[in-house]
Amino acid sequence: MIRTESSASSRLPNPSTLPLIQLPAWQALVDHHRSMSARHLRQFFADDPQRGERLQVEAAGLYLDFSKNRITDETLTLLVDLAEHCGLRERRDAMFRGDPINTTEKRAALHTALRAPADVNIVVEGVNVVPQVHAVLDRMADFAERIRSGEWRGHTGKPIRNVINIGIGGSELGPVMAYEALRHYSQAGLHLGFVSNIDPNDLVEATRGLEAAETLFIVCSKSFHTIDTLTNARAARAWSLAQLGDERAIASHFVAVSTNTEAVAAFGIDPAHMFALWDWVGGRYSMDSAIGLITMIAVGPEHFRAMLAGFRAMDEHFHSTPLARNMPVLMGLLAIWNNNFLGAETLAVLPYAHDLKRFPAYLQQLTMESNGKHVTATGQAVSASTSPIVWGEPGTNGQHSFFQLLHQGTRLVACDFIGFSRSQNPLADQHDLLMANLFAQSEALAFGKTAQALMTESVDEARVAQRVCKGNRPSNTLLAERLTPYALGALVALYEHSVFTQGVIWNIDSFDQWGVELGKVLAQRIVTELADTSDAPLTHDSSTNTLMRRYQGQRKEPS
Ligand SMILES: O=P(O)(O)OC[C@H]1O[C@](O)(CO)[C@@H](O)[C@@H]1O
Repeated sequence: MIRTESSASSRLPNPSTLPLIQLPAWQALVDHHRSMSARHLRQFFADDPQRGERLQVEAAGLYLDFSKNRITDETLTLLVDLAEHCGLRERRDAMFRGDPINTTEKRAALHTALRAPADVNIVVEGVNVVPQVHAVLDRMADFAERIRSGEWRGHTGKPIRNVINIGIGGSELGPVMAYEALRHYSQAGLHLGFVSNIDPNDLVEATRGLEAAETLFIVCSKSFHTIDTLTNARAARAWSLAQLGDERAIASHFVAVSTNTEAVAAFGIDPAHMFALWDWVGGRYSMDSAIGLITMIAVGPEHFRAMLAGFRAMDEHFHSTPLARNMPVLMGLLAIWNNNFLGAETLAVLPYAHDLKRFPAYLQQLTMESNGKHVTATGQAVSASTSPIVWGEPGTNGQHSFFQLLHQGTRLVACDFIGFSRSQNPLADQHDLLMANLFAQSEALAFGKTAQALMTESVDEARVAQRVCKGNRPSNTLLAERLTPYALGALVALYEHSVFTQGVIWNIDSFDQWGVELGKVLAQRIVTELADTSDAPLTHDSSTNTLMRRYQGQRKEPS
């Protein structure tokens, strides 16, 4: 039996001043791992014929089968004990309450307020933020409908046919992922594009052949300081003006999403055309805020609200369900187990839904920007590895690319399979074929193929070694009925809370991202130096100096 929250060790004094790996709850897992690590998934299933029916949990329309992990009931009990020791329930409640859990930036991390029902009270610095959230949602809905219906006119009186989101990181990855995921629900007749990279090719290709008179840009930047986004926005402005020839055109072709009204106004966008968000929304947790404006334009306000309902259903499950039956908690704790105890350094995210093709990229930021940390929230070096490296591709494409390594490589890779029981676009038996591949891959990874089994199939003896698949590779399988807006919301919230759970165990601040600053500062300095055509000596290391000189030499037009 899986024990629940009131286990004996959870009543021990909180030893949080000890490094994680010295906690008795961690040590208990180390001992437990030693005692069971030689067992194979084949044996786990043979010993317990009901394992696949038992080790599952359902929430918000999602079904998680976690039976193909190398765990026993005791593993789960010990992991839940660890979560108790680390104060997961208290930290979770603090997040939902709006406490400043982003300690290094002294802010709340209140993405859950973005999908809270209108009658809920969530107070940040003395103000209930929920009415503000709903007021912005209503403005977004009004604007989205005006674009979709053609009521919003461009400077020359033409309706908008192209909407381009300019933003990067959390101001692009969520919207583009959701746009792709919900293509089935998108408005026909509107062309939606995304420009993120400071590489000029991105903007040039995204605008090639478009008419500025029919094009709306959404400049999406929480800070409105991000150089990539502002540079692209300026170039987009110049592109628009080159065709429209009138500064006044900007008003009907540019809107902004930001916390920074002053910078938006300084850029030349009327603050009346700005959609607000708040500093308590982290960039990578913002796809359900006004950052999702382009998503709402694509799928319409009703579907956007259905997506929020999916988020909310998973929030409620995470907030109220005992840890041992709590889907995001279990996912987070299994991730800790696979990473810190089994040594799986990477997580492959494998959606068997082509429309989720940007989901692995979205999860890369969510997971690695949140949990790629080397010190605890109080500044001590962490004692265990933090975020796994997240990567992935949709199945079946990935199967014909990197699955060889998953099955027979020397590294252990944890896998998350994601699939849906019904296709949005049924076509003969193609969906069955797709899902057959998902089930086959997770089965093959878990159980492999022994030399003995190969021999009974009269395989050439000389090739048996090459054909053996050892199996015992852990995976989760997530199933939902269909890839609807609701299911997408639930799925994203599931991963948000799983990432949170892992961050609590490691005692890191999952909501800051100081590591990305150093490169930004250096780039600012280098760009000035690249522009300097004098022969002033460069003062970087010899590698950087040589690369810069070579670049300066080659970028000159041949005379
Ligand atoms: O929305 P902004 O402020 O332009 O930031 C974009 C992205 O840049 C980052 O700050 C990292 O550089 C991300 O956290 C964020 O999502």
